[in-house]
Amino acid sequence: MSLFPTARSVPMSSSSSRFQITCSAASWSERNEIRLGLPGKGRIDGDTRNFLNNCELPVKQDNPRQYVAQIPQVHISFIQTHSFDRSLSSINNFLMQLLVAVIEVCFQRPTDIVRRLLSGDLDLGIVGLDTVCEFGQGNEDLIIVHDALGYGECRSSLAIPNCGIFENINSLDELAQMPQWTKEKPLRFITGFTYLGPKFMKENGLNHVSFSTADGALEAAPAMGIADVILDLVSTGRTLKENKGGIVLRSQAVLVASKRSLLGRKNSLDATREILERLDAN
Ligand SMILES: Nc1ncnc2c1ncn2[C@@H]1O[C@H](COP(=O)(O)OP(=O)(O)OP(=O)(O)O)[C@@H](O)[C@H]1O
Ligand SMILES: O=P(O)(O)OC[C@H]1O[C@H](OP(=O)(O)OP(=O)(O)O)[C@H](O)[C@@H]1O
Repeated sequence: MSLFPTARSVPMSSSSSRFQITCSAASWSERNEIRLGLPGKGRIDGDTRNFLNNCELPVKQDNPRQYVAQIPQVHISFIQTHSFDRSLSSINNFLMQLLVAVIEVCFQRPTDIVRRLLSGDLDLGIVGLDTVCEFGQGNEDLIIVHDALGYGECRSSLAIPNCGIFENINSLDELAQMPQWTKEKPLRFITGFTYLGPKFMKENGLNHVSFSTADGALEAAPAMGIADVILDLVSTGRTLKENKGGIVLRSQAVLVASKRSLLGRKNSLDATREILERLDAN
């Protein structure tokens, strides 16, 4: 009898290719493994793997194209009390109930990690704080359990041009007080932060503002006549030098958890505790 009853492999085939997917019990309450979402590719993917290696939590991935892997170093033993089977002897029942939860890694885009923590399909995740704040939108089910993993540092900054009517504008207050902005002719603002951006503007007294968004290359928008100011991520500052508008949020990689999972599943809490101990030891 396997003490790892959580995963099963389903072979799939098509006329041109064969591939395998690994499926786990679907619903939140049925699965025993702890699911940790990690960025699959992008800016913090490599640093996240290096970080976990340094903390003696290496990700075991048989094939770099696999979206599901494991952290074999962490095993959480727990007793499952709800599956007592009357047809089995007491020793078999005991073995069935003494399960080992493994940490299953799911490689996802950072935005999807936040979404899946909220839907209950992930228990833990590592992403930038900016992504948690933007896509979590203050949802209380997201708990930052480690707020400074020490990499992925950046800030979301408001960039105001240094020329034209903005030449002498040196702060957000001065931007807000410019007489040019009216209901009919608002300040045009472009950002990928469609939740945090408008909130920040409103909180800082910028009432006559219109928003647009783009998936990248926001810096091009003023030159194209699409926007007056930009709210974007800055790390080295090479791309956006004009940060006169101030910093909306300082960010770095964080470990975030689903509160529902921590409160509802003891093995989730135990796994989080063990991961935190290893992070703090390094
Ligand atoms: N200069 C930077 N620009 C953007 N993100 C940065 C920068 N420095 C650090 N980061 C961090 O990296 C995260 C972006 O990571 P990643 O590139 O994987 O996400 P993504 O935007 O979904 O990817 P993609 O580029 O495929 O859309 C940001 O949320 C932030 O926390
Ligand atoms: O301060 P820096 O080191 O210059 O980094 C900041 C730039 O990096 C990010 O863009 P990214 O390279 O992800 O491309 P994008 O503009 O297409 O999003 C961000 O959107 C800024 O444009």
